[in-house]
Amino acid sequence: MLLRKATAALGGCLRQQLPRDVVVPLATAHQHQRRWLSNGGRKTHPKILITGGLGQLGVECAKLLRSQYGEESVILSDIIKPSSEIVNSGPYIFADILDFKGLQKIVVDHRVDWIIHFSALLSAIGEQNVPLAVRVNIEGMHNVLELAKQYKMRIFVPSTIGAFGPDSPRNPTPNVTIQRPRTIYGVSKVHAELMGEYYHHKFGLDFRCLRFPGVISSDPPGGGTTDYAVAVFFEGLKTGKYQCYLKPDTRLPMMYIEDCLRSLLEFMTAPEEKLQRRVYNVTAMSFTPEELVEKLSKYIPELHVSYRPDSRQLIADSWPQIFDDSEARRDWGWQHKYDLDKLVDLMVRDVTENYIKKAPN
Ligand SMILES: NC(=O)C1=CN([C@@H]2O[C@H](COP(=O)(O)OP(=O)(O)OC[C@H]3O[C@@H](n4cnc5c(N)ncnc54)[C@H](O)[C@@H]3O)[C@@H](O)[C@H]2O)C=CC1
Ligand SMILES: CC(=O)[C@H](N)C(=O)O
Repeated sequence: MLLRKATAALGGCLRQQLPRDVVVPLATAHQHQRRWLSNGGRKTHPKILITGGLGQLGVECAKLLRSQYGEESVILSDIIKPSSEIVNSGPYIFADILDFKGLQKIVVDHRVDWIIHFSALLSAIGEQNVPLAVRVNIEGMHNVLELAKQYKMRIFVPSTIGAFGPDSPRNPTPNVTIQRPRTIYGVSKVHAELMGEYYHHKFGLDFRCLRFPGVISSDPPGGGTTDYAVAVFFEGLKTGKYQCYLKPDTRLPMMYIEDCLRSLLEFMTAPEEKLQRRVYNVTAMSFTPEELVEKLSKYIPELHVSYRPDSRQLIADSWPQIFDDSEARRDWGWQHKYDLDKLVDLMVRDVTENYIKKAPN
């Protein structure tokens, strides 16, 4: 079905291709970006491509966007072989972020309006393979940015608390401050923020970027420094034990996935005139491993957590403790819904019902 649609669209769309170095006047870019809002009086939806879509954020993001815009409007993509559940839940396509032509074909064939660019190597895994992180996080970003410029798409790129470093104020960390991160992940995200802002000012690109804290959900995280806050639920509920790789008093900003994805959607649909800037901090709460364990112990009284800090401790020690997202709250009305109590309650129920009870004995 997708293939048929793509083939039919191909002939017409190729004619719209612009030369790579074309400078798009601001007014034209905005007109084009708004075209999905009305189509001869009929309301239509943006066609959305999610890159790196089979990670912790992508699958849930597709669910949320499909609930808003319809199943066929959201194309999940990644380099991973999808499960049958993914394939049955809506369009899925192979897309390597390093393959510019391949991405270009997808954008053209499917008449993509928005790119949600999730492909990345996260903080801990990035340190284990710096050359690959440079390619995926920096070259990959260049590819989507250039495509977004050429085809006048709205583009969302997540940044992170990891875009700050030991020279940044940590408590609180404001929206604009010193950013000298010490991981390749952080360096690549600062680069993405600056490139996106530059393309916005120079070419009128509708670049939107939120700096997320650690995101907590029952989908497995991809190798970050904040992953303990997911792993402790799985290990704690399964075995009653967990060995934490951060010290008990390591405070980091965090957010439940529903808040994270709602912030993304609200930000993507916020009117341009409300946006004072293109990169905003967003968060919901901050806690330490021992504070999380104390809450979790109410559900698992026998829970035993030991602490054995590893190289991730150094990363966490350079990141914000309290994230100041007052500018997002002021400019486009960001409000979180989930605090630590609600988050723990939801995670315990979700992991118990959907993983522990369903696991083969
Ligand atoms: N999960 C979190 O706590 C946070 C995530 N973010 C950002 O959100 C985005 C999504 O994060 P997660 O879903 O947690 O990451 P993840 O690590 O779970 O997923 C990343 C996906 O990128 C894909 N990928 C890797 N190389 C690729 C390539 N060459 N072409 C296409 N795809 C490729 C991987 O297969 C993977 O499915 C990332 O950019 C991350 O930096 C930001 C802050 C917090
Ligand atoms: C906060 C992030 O960006 C991510 N979860 C990581 O720990 O690398």
